[in-house]
Amino acid sequence: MAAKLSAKLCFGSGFNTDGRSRAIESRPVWPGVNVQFYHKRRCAAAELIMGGKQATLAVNGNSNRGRDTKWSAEGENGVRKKVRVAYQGIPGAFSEAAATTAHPGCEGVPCKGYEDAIWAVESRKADRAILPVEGTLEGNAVRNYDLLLHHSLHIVEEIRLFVNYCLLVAPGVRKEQVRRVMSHPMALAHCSHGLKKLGLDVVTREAVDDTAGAAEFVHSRGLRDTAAIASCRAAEIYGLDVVARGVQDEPWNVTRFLVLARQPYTDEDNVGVGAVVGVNRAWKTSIVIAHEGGLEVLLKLLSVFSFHNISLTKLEVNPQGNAPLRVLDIDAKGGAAVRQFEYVFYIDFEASEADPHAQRALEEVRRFATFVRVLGCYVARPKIHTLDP
Ligand SMILES: O=C(O)C(=O)Cc1ccccc1
Repeated sequence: MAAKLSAKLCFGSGFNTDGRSRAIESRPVWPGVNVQFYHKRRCAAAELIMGGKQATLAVNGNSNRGRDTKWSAEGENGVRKKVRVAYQGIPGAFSEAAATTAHPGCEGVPCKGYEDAIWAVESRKADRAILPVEGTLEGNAVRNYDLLLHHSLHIVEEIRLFVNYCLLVAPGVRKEQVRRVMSHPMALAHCSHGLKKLGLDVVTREAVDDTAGAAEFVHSRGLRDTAAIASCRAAEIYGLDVVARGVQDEPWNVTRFLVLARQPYTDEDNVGVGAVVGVNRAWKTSIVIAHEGGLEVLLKLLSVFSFHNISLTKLEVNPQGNAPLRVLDIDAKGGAAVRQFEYVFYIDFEASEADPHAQRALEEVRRFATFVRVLGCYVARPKIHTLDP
């Protein structure tokens, strides 16, 4: 890189009226290149401005570390308030159901997108965010794990939900009248054969932000040629008829959601969500690893975890294709540095980060992988929750 470097890395403690973060800290990053970083909306992603072009960077390191010592669910006088859980969508969305399953009685904070839900937590409008991350059915892969990399929230809980899709129409409409089906892209992908079985394979499919949003759209416009794929609860909320239940391609359709918070849970919080002291298998740790070298690192990873007798419950290799992942490593030895990776590995293993075997395994991984970040350590919850009676 030819340009000169005087980089600024800024952690904003608030926003200016134009929505940009105020810089409260700046430090040099990369001698020889003129780079400027600032934190946008107080998240861990920074913008790299080089030659007039901007790129978002994932950040290794947690800008919130040590700051947020109190649960924001705790009010001014120490009185516990309702936990506010941000989710993508509107009431009736599956993510809302996952939020209330994880935190019964919580206050749902509806958000336009997944990243908005994360921002809601970062800007303290919510205490937790909930994101769907993987499902038993194929379809549009949920790339929410990538979002975790661009922010510094911690995974504090997981929750599994049996997702039963229903076909909803305006009152009195018959399925033969349906010319268009609307839903979240994942729901549309999960119901392709289901729609065929209902004789609706030739209708137009339209993807919208969330399943409940599709139901609300049909309701608010009084559409008589459009159906929504959503939950039965969405039918109740938006006054729609359920013309078919269980329209997913396979009867077994489970989605795993992650609950995110600004700080890791305390022991007390973990006991509250079912931690059993001394039982290692009851814990899970999610990490992300990237290496400049590429796929050969996979074998090394597998042998490290196998040597320490730690089971993996998820291993996702995510080739970054033409757009390598750029990571601003603020914890790098010798000062923050920008790195590029062609492969990113998402791993969940069955042990607590605090377990000595896990610590040794992580130490070994850190020796050969260029980038390792622990996304969270939380109580494993294999239970599958159902919504419909
Ligand atoms: O759109 C929704 O209702 C969501 O919460 C996202 C989603 C969609 C399909 C399955 C699980 C979550």
